[in-house]
Amino acid sequence: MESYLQKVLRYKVPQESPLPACKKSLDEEETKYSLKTESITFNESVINDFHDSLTDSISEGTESNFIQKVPVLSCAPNRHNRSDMTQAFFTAVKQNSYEACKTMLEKFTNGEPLIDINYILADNEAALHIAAREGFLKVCEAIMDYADSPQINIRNENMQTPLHLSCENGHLKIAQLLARSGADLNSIDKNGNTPLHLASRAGHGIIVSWLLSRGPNILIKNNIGKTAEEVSDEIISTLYHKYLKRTITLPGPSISECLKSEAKRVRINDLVEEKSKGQISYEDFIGISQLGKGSFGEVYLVSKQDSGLLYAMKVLRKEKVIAQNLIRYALTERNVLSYIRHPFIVSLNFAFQTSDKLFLVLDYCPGGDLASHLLLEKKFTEQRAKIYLCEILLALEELHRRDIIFRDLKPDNIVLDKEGHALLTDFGLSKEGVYDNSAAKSFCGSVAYLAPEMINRNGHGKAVDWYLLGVLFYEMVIGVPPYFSSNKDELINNIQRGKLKIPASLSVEAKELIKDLLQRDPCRRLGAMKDAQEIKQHVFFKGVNWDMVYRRELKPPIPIIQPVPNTRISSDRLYGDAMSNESTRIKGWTFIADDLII
Ligand SMILES: Nc1ncnc2c1ncn2[C@@H]1O[C@H](COP(=O)(O)OP(=O)(O)OP(=O)(O)O)[C@@H](O)[C@H]1O
Repeated sequence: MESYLQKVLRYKVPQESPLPACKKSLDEEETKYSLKTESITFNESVINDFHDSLTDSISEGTESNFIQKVPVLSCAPNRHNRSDMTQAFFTAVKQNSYEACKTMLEKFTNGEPLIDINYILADNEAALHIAAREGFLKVCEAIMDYADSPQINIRNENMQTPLHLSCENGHLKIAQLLARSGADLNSIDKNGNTPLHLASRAGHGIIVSWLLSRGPNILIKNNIGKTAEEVSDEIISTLYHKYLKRTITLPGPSISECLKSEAKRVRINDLVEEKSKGQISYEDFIGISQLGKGSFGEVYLVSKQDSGLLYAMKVLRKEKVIAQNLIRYALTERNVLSYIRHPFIVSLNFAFQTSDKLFLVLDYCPGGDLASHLLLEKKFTEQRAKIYLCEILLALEELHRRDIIFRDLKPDNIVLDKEGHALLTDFGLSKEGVYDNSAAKSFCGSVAYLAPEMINRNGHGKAVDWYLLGVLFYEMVIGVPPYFSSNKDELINNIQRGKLKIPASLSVEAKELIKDLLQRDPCRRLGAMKDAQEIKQHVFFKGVNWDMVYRRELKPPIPIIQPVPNTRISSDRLYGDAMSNESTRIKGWTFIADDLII
């Protein structure tokens, strides 16, 4: 028989949930776009909607004259609409209009993004070049967060990448964002200059120091035979001396070796382009066992044929994803995971597809998910819960910094790596709008993990994640989620207006934190004003060294790792119809992480 706790953890909103119908479903939104097989054709209402959405978005910003400068979009039939959109997008980028950029980047029809993010404008630049050169951080973030497969190392006519331009023009935060997203620190432009050359020559000391801390190849010489240090003035030169003093000097490779390896690297980059066009496939992985099950498919333990390395492979059934109009959410998961590298967020290594399934190959976390640990152990000590809480708080902080709301925080979506550190997994289908889709209710997580504003449909922002962090903390230290009732209606009612019961045995600080995070009014909730910063300063976290947390220096209990079973999952079960079928192909899905291409 199912235990009390199992019930709590597995209590999903059933299809016939009495929650009121949403204002506008995803179905409505997406079917307004009529996509013909080759050319994109819009009807007048789409153009008006698009125009309206721009007006809406700019009304909040400061760019009040933006709309006059956006090219007027003509009506169907018109083969040029996608390029009109792209032109409009370039205008928004030049206007530094984050909202307008985000709005346009979010437009998809049948899995096709409307904006071609890697389009090179007549003056030989992509949008990311412009934003990186001009220092438009939010626009860069919009591109990284919402665009479909932006090429981070895209070249302009001078063979410069966006990182070259941000470094040359002194935009540290953009350079950091690009580096985190996989920008190549050692790429060379037409004149043989690396980003370090350009920052050094322009005298941007802070950028030079930061680049040096990332360990670039400082021996690369440009076309006139100078290293980055040699193009620096005296002040910048002292930064190199400091760096070299701190770095243990090993007998380094000769310069010609460096150049040889640079040439090899450039060839490898070509290979990346080649491979990312689709050379990773189901034939590369062997299924070992099932790790878990989600709403759209299963998660399997797999091994990569050539390296023998283990991964967790998440399988999404296209049929289900397409039927519920969720392609763009699946793409969001793939996109978010493809560029985020964070100690407490599961990394994506590969993505590929067969004709009926989508596959995400993630780092394997062998310690199991927190839901299973809670089932076995009932609850954790405050000290242990605090470690997980600190780590997940940093993961959420990173997502919020990128304007991503996780929304689906629950013990099932937190997995432990072999050292016992907690990582967020499952970015799919928990994005904006999904909860409003009546067809999507069944996968919206356990009812106990719904914030009051989600139930009331008042609209929700980042504060929703802080409420759910409170629910998680409560469950970790008390053993059941707050307001629990085995009756679904009562549970919903309790979340909205029940009295919060906290056992006296908890520390005063823990009780305070729970109350502050479970504040029903999102505006008064801890984190509402200064997001993660505010939570980190709560008395419960007094004495926590957040840099140590980030460096994974806290010591959670080491999980008992089960040996890899000696089993095989048949490829029929894993891959379904492996034949490639262009009609069901989802563009922009295939992915290979940069650090995995050799
Ligand atoms: N990287 C991983 N390593 C080990 N196990 C994992 C990993 N990712 C997921 N799992 C296991 O698979 C289960 C389901 O994963 P996940 O939540 O991503 O699926 P899902 O289809 O998105 O679920 P849902 O949308 O219903 O929440 C997790 O609860 C966990 O047990």
